[in-house]
Amino acid sequence: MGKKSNGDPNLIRKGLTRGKREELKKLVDELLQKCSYSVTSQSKDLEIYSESWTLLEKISEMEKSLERPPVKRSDTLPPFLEWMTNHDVKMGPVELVELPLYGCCVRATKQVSTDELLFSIPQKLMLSNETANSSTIGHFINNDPILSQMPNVALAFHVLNELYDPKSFWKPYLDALPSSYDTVMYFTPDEITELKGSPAFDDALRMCRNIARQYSYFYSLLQKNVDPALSNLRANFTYNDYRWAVSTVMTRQNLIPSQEEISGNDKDQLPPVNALIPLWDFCNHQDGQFSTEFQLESRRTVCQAGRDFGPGEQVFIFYGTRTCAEQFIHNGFVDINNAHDALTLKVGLSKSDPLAGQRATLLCKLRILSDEKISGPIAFQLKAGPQPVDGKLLAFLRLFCMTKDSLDRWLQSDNASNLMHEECGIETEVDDKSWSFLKARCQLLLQLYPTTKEADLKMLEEDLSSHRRMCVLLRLAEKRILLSAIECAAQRIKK
Ligand SMILES: C[S@@+](CC[C@H](N)C(=O)[O-])C[C@H]1O[C@@H](n2cnc3c(N)ncnc32)[C@H](O)[C@@H]1O
Repeated sequence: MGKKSNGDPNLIRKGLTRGKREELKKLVDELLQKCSYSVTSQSKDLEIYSESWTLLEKISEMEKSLERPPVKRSDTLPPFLEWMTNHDVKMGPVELVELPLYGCCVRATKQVSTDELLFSIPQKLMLSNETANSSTIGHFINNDPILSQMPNVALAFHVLNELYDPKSFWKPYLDALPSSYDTVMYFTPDEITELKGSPAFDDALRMCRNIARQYSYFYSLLQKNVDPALSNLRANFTYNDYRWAVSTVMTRQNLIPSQEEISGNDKDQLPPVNALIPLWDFCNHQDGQFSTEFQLESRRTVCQAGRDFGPGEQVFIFYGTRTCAEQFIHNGFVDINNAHDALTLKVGLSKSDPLAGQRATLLCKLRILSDEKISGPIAFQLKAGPQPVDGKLLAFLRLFCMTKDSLDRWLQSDNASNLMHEECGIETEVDDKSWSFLKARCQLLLQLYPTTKEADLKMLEEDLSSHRRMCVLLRLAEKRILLSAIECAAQRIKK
């Protein structure tokens, strides 16, 4: 470790002359510098994103010779199924198929009833942080400050190392994974700017910057490191593969109990570990309820049907209660029927408000703030559906608009939590001011989008790229929440 590469072909990157390697190193160093900038505004964020994109295009061009040849995904499914059968995966009445818009998925071969077993997968087939630690690169993972602190990044590294090993135990599974994803790292600048106005725009730019920074950090680290255990990674590591591995983990990982807990060696509750669970991760998401559990006794992930499925129907599972923006950023899709959708609304107290201290005390009393410091905005959730404002936001709006007398009264009241309920005996004036404030704030947020809801609906009738469609669906969902909050506020003011 730490020594310079001495020209041994096992210690250097494949497919590049010394001159090209130098050129690539310069680009990667420039990328690392650019992406290490701590960002202060959206315009700076966007500028860094655009410059990084240009650098990544040049880097990807230089790394082209290392690209994996394209494969027909349907051809990879039979060997994957055979591997699973050979390793004791139990399949219920389901099959693996490839469908338009959904990629690969699980389909019922006959009528499936709620709670019926879909499949069960033994732990030995899962790639996890624990298999990463016991792999040939375990010491590297444990000694690196990023890999040792970020389990999802460590798992991505483990996946890549196995991908580069033609003899990997997991090869049939890795071969069957998609060759690319719909995470924001795969969006073009034109596609990503469709998010303008949405709070997800900042998240998307930040995600792209973080992944580019991690790539450049690890690229440099691998090229400097002469550890033979890293030779496959050093020779093959590219930006395209890194975004692929990170996206694989982001969109497919689940948590399983740690080995110690499974073995019953440690009586304390241990944190679960991140894992990729072959087959389970071929199920697409639909709203519903969780129907998967890891059974400690059998050491298996057991997945049951969350509802009835007809013969030939795609079998969905429920990934969890994420908003559309979270699905977009972390899962690479937008479910327009998401009953758990919400929009983050950031509001805060003004330091110049002479009553800010008292308002903060009341916020603490209501457990909306944990301490009385007036620092930065507070994030609330505007919910999708007919009731966009929950109790916490309602209480904030009210106490934000209260006069001194009213504040004093609520601060002394034993029933301050009533502020979270519609009927709480508060002055009509305060309520009207609260709803007017919310209405104005939502109208302002709506104006940040360059398009209207109607224009978005029209766009969806066009033949859009899947990424552009995802952006339009997301901003449409957000606008619907804002419009519903404006409508709700207008109704309350009328009352
Ligand atoms: C865990 S994988 C599911 C299997 C995946 N379809 C495949 O081809 O391997 C999650 C990915 O499936 C897709 N997906 C899952 N649920 C979806 C949904 N409701 N609508 C559209 N795409 C979905 C997204 O691409 C997501 O990143």
